[in-house]
Amino acid sequence: MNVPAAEKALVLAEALPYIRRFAGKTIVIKYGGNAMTDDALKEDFAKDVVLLKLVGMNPVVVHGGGPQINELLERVGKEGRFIQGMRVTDSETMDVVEMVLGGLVNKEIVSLINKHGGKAVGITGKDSHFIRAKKMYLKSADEEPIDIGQVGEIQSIDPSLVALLEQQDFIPVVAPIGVGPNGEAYNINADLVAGKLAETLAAEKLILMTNTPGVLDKNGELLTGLSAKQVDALFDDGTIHGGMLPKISSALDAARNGVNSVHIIDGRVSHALLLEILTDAGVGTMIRAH
Ligand SMILES: Nc1ncnc2c1ncn2[C@@H]1O[C@H](COP(=O)(O)OP(=O)(O)O)[C@@H](O)[C@H]1O
Ligand SMILES: CC(=O)N[C@@H](CCC(=O)OP(=O)(O)O)C(=O)O
Repeated sequence: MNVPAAEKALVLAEALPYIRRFAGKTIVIKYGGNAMTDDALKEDFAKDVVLLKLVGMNPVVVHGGGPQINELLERVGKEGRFIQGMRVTDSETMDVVEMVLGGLVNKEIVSLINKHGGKAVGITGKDSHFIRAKKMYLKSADEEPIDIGQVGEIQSIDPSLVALLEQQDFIPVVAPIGVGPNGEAYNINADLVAGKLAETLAAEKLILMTNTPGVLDKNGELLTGLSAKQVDALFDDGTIHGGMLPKISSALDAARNGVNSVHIIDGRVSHALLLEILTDAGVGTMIRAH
């Protein structure tokens, strides 16, 4: 890309007020499995996270890995099944989920951040039992409970481990696995972990990176801002469905519970994080409580 020097300088200068405003603040970034498909984009993501840390912010990464779980399930001859955006998780699937989220995906992100000069530490909710969960039931249209196996609903998050890492300038990279009362593992949707963690840490920002330009209306047009009331209407007429359901619920909860700004952005855009945090350019959809 050939950008004239003067233009480059303007963009850099534009970052200053944002760096001042967000220095010392926690920014929770959900890195969705669908945004993780391209190697060059993954490198850009890792560089952006390191840059945010170096200019004084506290990025906390929560990652997904839905497509990566599907890939391994396929290799062992199982098909991934979702109800209301949640994976039906029998015990064999749970083993694959732990391998992919707690192992492969988590360590790949940790390695990439460290390669670019950050100090990333990978953790799951099993570490110091910091994400406690219980079995989640979905509800059918006539309010009957639907059993989807080892899927967890977050009961509590202990912020002390992540806070300790932040204070020591480590970058926490969190896999969305919770732990039950008997030490059993639960598969938790990564958007829900990111939202709850942002609330618990009283984060300044929650950024959900996915594979669409943001929330789209019925005609496929980007909605740049959404209030709770507008979200309800989009739920009711089916415009929001599948993986966008837990994403929006989590975004709304975070906005209602003290997280200053909540955004759903396109992780397929190179350096989307820097654009969202350090420039005037509005990217994606901002979710507002009112
Ligand atoms: N109104 C909507 N606007 C944008 N995406 C939507 C909408 N409703 C459903 N979706 C779906 O939600 C998907 C994003 O959720 P998901 O697949 O869980 O991604 P991620 O892995 O990033 O969490 C989009 O790719 C799209 O298929
Ligand atoms: C219960 C449930 O659905 N868990 C998700 C956890 C990973 C995730 O959320 O990944 P994405 O952010 O890439 O969708 C799953 O098993 O796919």
